Amino acid sequence: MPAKRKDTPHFWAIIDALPIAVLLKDTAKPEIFANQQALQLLGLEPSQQVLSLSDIRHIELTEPDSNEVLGLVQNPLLLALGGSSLHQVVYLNQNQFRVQLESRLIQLSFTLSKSVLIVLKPEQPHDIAAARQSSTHEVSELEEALAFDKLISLISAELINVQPEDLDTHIDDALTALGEFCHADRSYVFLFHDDMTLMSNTHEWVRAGISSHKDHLQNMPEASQPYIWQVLQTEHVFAASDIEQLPAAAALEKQEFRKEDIQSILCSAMYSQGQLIGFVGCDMVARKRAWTNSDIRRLKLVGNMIGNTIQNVNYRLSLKQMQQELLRANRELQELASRDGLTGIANRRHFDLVLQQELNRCARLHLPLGLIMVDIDYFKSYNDSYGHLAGDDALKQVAQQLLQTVKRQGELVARYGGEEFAIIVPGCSKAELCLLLEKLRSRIEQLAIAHSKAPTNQLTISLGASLTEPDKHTSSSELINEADTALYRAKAQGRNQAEVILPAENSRQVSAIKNDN
Ligand SMILES: Nc1nc2c(ncn2[C@@H]2O[C@H](COP(=O)(O)OP(=O)(O)OP(=O)(O)O)[C@@H](O)[C@H]2O)c(=O)[nH]1
Repeated sequence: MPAKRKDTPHFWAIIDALPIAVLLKDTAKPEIFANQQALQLLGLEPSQQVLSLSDIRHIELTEPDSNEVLGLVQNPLLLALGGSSLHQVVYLNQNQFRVQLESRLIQLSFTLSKSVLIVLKPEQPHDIAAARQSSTHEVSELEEALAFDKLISLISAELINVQPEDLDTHIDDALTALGEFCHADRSYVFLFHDDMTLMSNTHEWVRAGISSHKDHLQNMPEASQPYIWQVLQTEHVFAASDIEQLPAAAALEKQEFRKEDIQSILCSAMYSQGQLIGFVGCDMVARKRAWTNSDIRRLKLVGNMIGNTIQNVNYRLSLKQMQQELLRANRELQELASRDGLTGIANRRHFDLVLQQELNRCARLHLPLGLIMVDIDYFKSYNDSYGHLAGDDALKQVAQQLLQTVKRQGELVARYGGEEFAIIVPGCSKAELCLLLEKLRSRIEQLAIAHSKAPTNQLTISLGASLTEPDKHTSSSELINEADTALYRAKAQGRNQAEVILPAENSRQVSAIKNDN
């Protein structure tokens, strides 16, 4: 049930059940309510009772005689939704129904706002001629101005939340409305480039049979049209009812206008955040035209609307860009905060987080969890013999070897502190853990980093591991303590070897993996 129907359910139920097709729009709200008859007539789903303007725009309507599809400007549904009084016969394309449209503004006694009610009447063929006659009556200038304003307000209502990808379509719609209502031959938008030295014709509407020059009007330097550029900046509107009457200073413009067969031209500056960003304009090609105040008013209206929309879209784009930059900076910061500065592998902070996560996960899934503590042997004397920088380099090499050996998903190698590393090995069996320990030990041995003060004459590591089947009571410090105890034993038993504490029926079983050398 659409939210707005909750306020006055009886009213909506009555409208819904009416035997005539009704579209109802609260002038203050964007949604349009369609009753069941209207949905059926428009070929829409019975459940789609709340329509948007876009839904309406996509309904194809044709002229009864010419069978021409009605464009945006002549679309009687849109005009009626804008509040224009209409009595018009059109065809609905999907089933060739003849539909008569009527709209009127009604004041509902139990709602706060004005609403537009549109009645759609399927027509009998013999009624069409009479209905058409009434619809072709000359529309007075006032009515036309009203219809234009309503159409523009409908378009601008859609523009408020326009997405960047829909901007071009909406500007094209506005130019179509402008061109048709001003009876112009062309309507267009020019935008200045960021540095204000060039301008380009970005959007254009041309009447059928009139030539387009958009492709040639790209990247035009200020010097090629200096007069119009200056007039727009100082007076905001450039109006020439006869281009031949333009002053000598407009010689370059006249040359360009003749090339495009322009007889009369009207342009209005567009602003975004108070900055001139371009202009919107109309050309007369077929005949000269004395521009009226209402032409200028319409042009300014469309120019303001497009300028505001471009501003909105630019705000949105820069907001999106800023959000993306913030997210990236955040990710980089997070990444930095979880890395060890010297070795580039995970740091203690990240290790603590991951160990707790893995502990919880393994307890939940009843998986074993292995934890290995690694300590470089005789590292103090290595530093003393070879210097602190060589010590740093050895630490980096060891870290890289550990990282390359421990590669399974979910496993983590971290620098625990000083010359000590910690490795989390979730879901591994006792045999797998023992194999990994030996692999790690031998990899460091194979690095063959000379260490004259060590009994083996090279840099080695000792490893202590714990293997647990954690439950929700197991703590990370328990695991670390067990692995540390195992490491202490490996050191005590001669170094360059590994020791594991395994789970065994309520007690711990100790197993040593000795270096055979
Ligand atoms: N170069 C360098 N040395 C470090 C770093 N962090 C810790 N160390 C050194 O690592 C050494 C660790 O020495 P000890 O804890 O005495 O252990 P050990 O000499 O390796 O002896 P065992 O562990 O018993 O084999 C100390 O000399 C620390 O200064 C580091 O970032 N860079």
